[in-house]
Amino acid sequence: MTAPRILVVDDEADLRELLDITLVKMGLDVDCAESLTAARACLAQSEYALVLTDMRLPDGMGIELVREVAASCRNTPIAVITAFGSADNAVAALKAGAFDYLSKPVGLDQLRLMVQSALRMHKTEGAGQASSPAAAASSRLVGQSPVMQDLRSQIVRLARSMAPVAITGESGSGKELAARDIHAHSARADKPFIAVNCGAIPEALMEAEFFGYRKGAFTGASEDRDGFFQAANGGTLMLDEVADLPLQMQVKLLRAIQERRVRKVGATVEEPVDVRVISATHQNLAECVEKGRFRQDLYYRLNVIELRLPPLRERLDDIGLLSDILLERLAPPGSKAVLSPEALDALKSYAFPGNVRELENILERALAFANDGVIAVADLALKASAAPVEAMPAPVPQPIPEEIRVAVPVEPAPVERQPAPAPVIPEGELPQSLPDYLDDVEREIIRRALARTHFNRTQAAELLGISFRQLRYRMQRLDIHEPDT
Ligand SMILES: Nc1ncnc2c1ncn2[C@@H]1O[C@H](COP(=O)(O)OP(=O)(O)OP(=O)(O)O)[C@@H](O)[C@H]1O
Repeated sequence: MTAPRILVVDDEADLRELLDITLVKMGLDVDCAESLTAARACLAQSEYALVLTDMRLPDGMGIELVREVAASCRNTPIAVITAFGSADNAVAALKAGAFDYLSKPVGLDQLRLMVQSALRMHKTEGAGQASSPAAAASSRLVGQSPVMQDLRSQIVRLARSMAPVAITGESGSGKELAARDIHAHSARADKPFIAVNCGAIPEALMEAEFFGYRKGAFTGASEDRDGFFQAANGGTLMLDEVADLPLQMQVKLLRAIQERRVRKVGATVEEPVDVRVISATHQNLAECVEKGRFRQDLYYRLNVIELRLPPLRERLDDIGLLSDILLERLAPPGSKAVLSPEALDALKSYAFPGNVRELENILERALAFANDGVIAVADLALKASAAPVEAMPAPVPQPIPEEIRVAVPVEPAPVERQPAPAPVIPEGELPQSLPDYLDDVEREIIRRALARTHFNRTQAAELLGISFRQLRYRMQRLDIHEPDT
């Protein structure tokens, strides 16, 4: 078997030599070129498993080569070497189709990790597994509407690079599913996919959770522990609800993404990590930047490729197929459930503020009421107030009502048989434990929102201006369960 061949394009003889020696030691065949012209001549002669090019070359910019290789040698990943601190160049190269980048001074660990990823990708592509129509068809994202078909092809295309992807879309529209698909179609598929809900981690624990910690770093750190970055090494890290990251953590995250190194809390040395970052949010991140809640540099770094998940009301034709597949999944083993034609029509004129997750919830509940496995309109129990699709504006996260912010108890929550005592503290007094007090307040407010929505968690989350997943996490933490009916 012949060794994979790599093309190194650099006009600096020293760096060329260092790269050459390192790659040969990895068992690879290496060709070197010192200019764009020489590189083009090599590319015309041989097929490469990876092209690694410097940005500045005597007869032009490396990014020209990126465009050419991305357009004509689809099976050849190309990575660029950028000058120290030129994050703009790295982002521009990724946007132009580069698979990855390295910044100077080139760290040999990082070089090796990057080359290994490229070789994995080249192998998958060579076997025709990645970009075929069959790959797009194997997506978990159900839907035959043109917008979904386009989304699936986009996912297959962008799975080929290391470029950070920012997924936007309303809550429940399938952002996590899309991120899992990107991972599954990439050369990283056999490595971990780690999804982190940034809004659900207490601020004080964030650094330890993301980067890990050394034994003795703080009280309770009884042994060394890896963080999300180490856990996702070689694979993909999904930063869900990224807009919820506190500013201080945004700085550390930016550094980790740029340097591809992390330092455990309490450690003196950094360790290299090879992680593809996918971020997601239902908020408008550009607006968060304008308001000073999100760092512009991190936004720029995460937003290299944008993927928008359409809300369900923009693809109502998918509802029939989606419902069939969801009902198949939800129906008890051995039984079958279908929608009556009227029920299908009713769903098609519903606005789905909670998107596919809401459709899942509606169908799950409807199944319990359906006669002989046929779901009628009444079984769907669609919100009476739901406006017809045309009249429904995009859902805007609602501000937390004043009564909730100050936590003044009003009526007892009807879902509770024995409502918990409302946490009120007389003027001038203090709680014995602030965390316990705040937990009580939070528990009470969540119960109230759940009571108001008859335990529809999607709607309760909307009422409280948080995402479904944040609500689910808080319910678990505070031990709130659906009461037996
Ligand atoms: N196109 C789809 N096909 C099949 N199932 C889908 C689709 N989109 C979403 N779902 C399902 O809907 C639910 C919500 O999806 P997911 O968690 O990916 O949404 P999200 O946009 O990440 O939500 P959030 O913003 O609240 O975190 C999941 O159970 C998922 O399997």
